[in-house]
Amino acid sequence: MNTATSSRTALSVNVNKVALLRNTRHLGIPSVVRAATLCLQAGAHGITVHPRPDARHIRTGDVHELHALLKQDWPGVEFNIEGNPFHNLMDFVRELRPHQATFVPDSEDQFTSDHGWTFPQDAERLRPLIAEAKALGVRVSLFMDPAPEMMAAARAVGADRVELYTEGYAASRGRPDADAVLARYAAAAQAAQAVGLEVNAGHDLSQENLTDFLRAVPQVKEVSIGHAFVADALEAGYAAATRAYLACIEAAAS
Ligand SMILES: CC(=O)[C@@H](O)[C@H](O)COP(=O)(O)O
Ligand SMILES: NCC(=O)COP(=O)(O)O
Repeated sequence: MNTATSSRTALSVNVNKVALLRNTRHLGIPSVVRAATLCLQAGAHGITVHPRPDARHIRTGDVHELHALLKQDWPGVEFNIEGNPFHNLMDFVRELRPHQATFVPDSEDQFTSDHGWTFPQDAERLRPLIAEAKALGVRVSLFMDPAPEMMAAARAVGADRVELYTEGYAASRGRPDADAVLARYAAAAQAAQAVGLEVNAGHDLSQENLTDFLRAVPQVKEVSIGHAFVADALEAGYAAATRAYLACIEAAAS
């Protein structure tokens, strides 16, 4: 049920913002484990977290509890941990060996992710950490701006996937340059796939923009969606929100 077919984009629900709300009291509600369970019961294909060094939302304990949940109750469902491998991400990679680690070049106190890796500048320091993660059986995805010219270098350092940073796409909607912006994402995906990388996407994706993105950008393996998803879930509930996002993915394929 929760396995995406090879031709369909997988939906990985990011539960950061559930933890953000939970952290405003000491009551343990809303529960990220309960949120993840309800999303998976409704058909989500994976769970994403971004445990930032300041623990403003997802905390170390959440990562461990979600890992245990997936391992025990949802074998085969993908756990994607995002973060900066030069800060705290590799601790989780080494201890938990998630299915996927998404390397993101954020600063320790970054408001939210707002850029991808840069090549050739980041290549040599990334290479050994990518190799280490892969040796542990962890797929490595690099968070990248939609820059077709960078994709060969992302492959050369050993990445399995790239995650296209989609805030630029989301922000361009309704602007005169929207088609050109979207075309750049499609070109970046094609450049990545041409060198053997698989393509993920995320940041500010929503029910309003997801289908158009997937129609234009070929063969996206996975979208990770959190902020808009949780906003929708506050109104509709986790199960209905999950079904709505799965419908957006399905609409792109029809
Ligand atoms: C890499 C990425 O785009 C997401 O992880 C995003 O940064 C969400 O993080 P916040 O929920 O902390 O904004
Ligand atoms: N990788 C992106 C992600 O996990 C969620 O980003 P957002 O939907 O919270 O902007």
